[in-house]
Amino acid sequence: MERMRKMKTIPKVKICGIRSMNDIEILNEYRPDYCGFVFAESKRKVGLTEVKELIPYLQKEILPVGVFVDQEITFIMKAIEAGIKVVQLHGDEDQQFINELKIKINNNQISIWKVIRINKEIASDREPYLNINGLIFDKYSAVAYGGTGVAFNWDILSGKTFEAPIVLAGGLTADNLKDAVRIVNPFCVDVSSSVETHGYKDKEKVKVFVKKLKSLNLFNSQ
Ligand SMILES: O=C(O)c1ccccc1NCC(=O)[C@H](O)[C@H](O)COP(=O)(O)O
Repeated sequence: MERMRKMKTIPKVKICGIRSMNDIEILNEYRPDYCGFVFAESKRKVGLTEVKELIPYLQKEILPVGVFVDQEITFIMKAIEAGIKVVQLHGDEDQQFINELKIKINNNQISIWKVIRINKEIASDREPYLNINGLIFDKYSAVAYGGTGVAFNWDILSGKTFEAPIVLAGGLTADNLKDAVRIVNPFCVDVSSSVETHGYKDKEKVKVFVKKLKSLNLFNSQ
């Protein structure tokens, strides 16, 4: 039983900040598990019309994730109509908002992921979220809600369990991936900045990141 608890598996992977047909082609070739569309204010922001056009070209095994920051439920519902399967709440949405969203969605095929943005530590008095399917840990920044390319101290998550599977985000790279996975043991890793060149997704970097993840040997310290 003790051994089972310590067993680590290769996490799923989400590539975030997809905005063009070229990006979709890269993902279709290297097959991450999730494709992130940022609907929030960002240099990577996309609109409903673009996403509606892009999703039909995405391989069916790659699930479209919508990234929202404190946006209206009516807008999120339109994104779901456009094909979004995972709602990633990356702002200051509270439990009441999550509950209302869950009722409105009324579909267990649609997942809800909620972010916790880490400044230094996790608040010791935090209330666990209800009605979520994933808990994203990302680095806090005073200037942006996400996609900063900066990592936090993963040790604060080491050995901890939470109310939902962990999605690890923030400054992940092909080089630090193995350490991150060994320490946090997440259900999914989420990357954006390190697989870009000059602000656009880079085919070679996506390839290296996904291949590195899929070939991780978590029982070997090398
Ligand atoms: O990516 C953005 O531009 C963004 C903007 C506003 C809110 C959230 C955003 N991204 C959320 C993500 O899921 C990113 O993949 C995550 O923050 C990791 O990004 P990075 O540190 O650049 O790998």
